[in-house]
Amino acid sequence: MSRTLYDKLVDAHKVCDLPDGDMLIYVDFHIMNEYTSPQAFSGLDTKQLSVWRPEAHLAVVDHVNATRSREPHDAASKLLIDNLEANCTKHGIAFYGLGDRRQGIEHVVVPEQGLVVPGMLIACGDSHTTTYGAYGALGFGIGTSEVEHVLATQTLRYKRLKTMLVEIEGDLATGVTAKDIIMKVVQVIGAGGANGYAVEFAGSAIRAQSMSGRMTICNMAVELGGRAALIAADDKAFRMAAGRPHSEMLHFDGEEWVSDPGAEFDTLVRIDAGEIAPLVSWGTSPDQSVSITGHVPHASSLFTPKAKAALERALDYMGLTAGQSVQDIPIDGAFIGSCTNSRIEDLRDAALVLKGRKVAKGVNAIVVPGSALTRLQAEAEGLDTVFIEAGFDWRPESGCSMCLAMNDDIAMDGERIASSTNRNFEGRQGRGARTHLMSPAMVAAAAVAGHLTDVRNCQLEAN
Ligand SMILES: CC(C)[C@H](C(=O)O)[C@@H](O)C(=O)O
Ligand code: SF4
Repeated sequence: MSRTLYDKLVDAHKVCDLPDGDMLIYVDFHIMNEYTSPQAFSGLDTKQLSVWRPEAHLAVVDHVNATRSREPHDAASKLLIDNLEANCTKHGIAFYGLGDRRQGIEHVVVPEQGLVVPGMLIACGDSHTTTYGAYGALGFGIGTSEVEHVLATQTLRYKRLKTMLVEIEGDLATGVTAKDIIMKVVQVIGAGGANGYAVEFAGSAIRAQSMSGRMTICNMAVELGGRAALIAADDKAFRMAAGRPHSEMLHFDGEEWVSDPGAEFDTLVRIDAGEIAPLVSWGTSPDQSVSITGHVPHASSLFTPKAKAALERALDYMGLTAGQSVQDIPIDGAFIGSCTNSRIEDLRDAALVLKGRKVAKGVNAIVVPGSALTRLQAEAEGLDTVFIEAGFDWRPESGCSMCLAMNDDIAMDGERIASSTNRNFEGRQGRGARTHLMSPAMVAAAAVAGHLTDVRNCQLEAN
């Protein structure tokens, strides 16, 4: 019988059915950060349990650490970091702490180290674990009690999801990136539109994407509400996984990690790649986005009172007026970073826009490479010089930084940030801070212009 890639991955990891209809699945690899793991380790201690397979876990410091310097900026973050290290030492788990060349944002570090390969099942106490779907691997976020369960048993209780196929056919227009693809999908399906689904992305526009672009797409697919995102594993995926420090994981390549021809999905969505423009979010939900040539919407364009009220609340929080041109929106800050867009390809894209240009007066621009190794690669290519000469703050350390207000990079009340991140909820980058999501090249263009702007104008000028 034809099976979807999702079903193949679930079947391959199923240990047994449970009496209540759920199943037990085997977790090939589990990642932890300093923020969502402490209670799990305390739970093990209380129950006097040990870690069943220490070599199948990795802990990375990324959420609370400062990126201006290696020193933790306050006692609370130092405690979380030190606790994680102590727990890992006690249980024999690999730990990439501050100052380690392998440290960085977990979802950048794992592919970089070859710890994800097609066919794997990876769990992590972080929702953006869907990133690994780019490799034809099943990655998903888990809660703290599940972290404890994986540590103790290497398994999880699991309920099979419904399947959704998102097909994106055709060629992307110049200046349109993977970030615009996924922002378009979120706009079309809606935040929460894929609740209860595993979403597979297919079509010529997806096949044409680099692995970095595919990771951006699968990373932000969680904003659809989907608990899994997948892309068929092709040569690009296997080549990307090979030749890295942990590529011995590649023994998972026995199966074709693709959906069989004729496999049936519960839902099908089709999007024409040619119709996607560079997008920016205007509101406080990732699906509240519009083409950079567009306007902030009017409540009259909506049908239900609930939707109208949500739009008005978002406009109020964002300090915007219905109908205004998005290119007229001035910014106070620009942030390039996060597990969505801080890989070397993202930095190269932004640097292309910034070369020979200067950040507008009054704009505080920051770039935080996704990992220490990404930073070293960027410095070897001279990208740091391009960013610094343009007026960006080039951070010497790596982490989540201004993606969320959990460390010392916090946007001020009312500050408006052009951001290469994935979430724009109220208060995400700081209390009262206003986030506009977009691609890294679009952030660079906005930093130079001092307002949201169409990156294609910069690209034309450069040619
Ligand atoms: C802190 C963590 C639990 C959270 C997540 O799960 O995604 C964070 O990484 C985020 O992006 O909001
Ligand atoms: S970079 Fe942002 S989205 Fe990614 S794990 Fe960190 S906080 Fe979450």
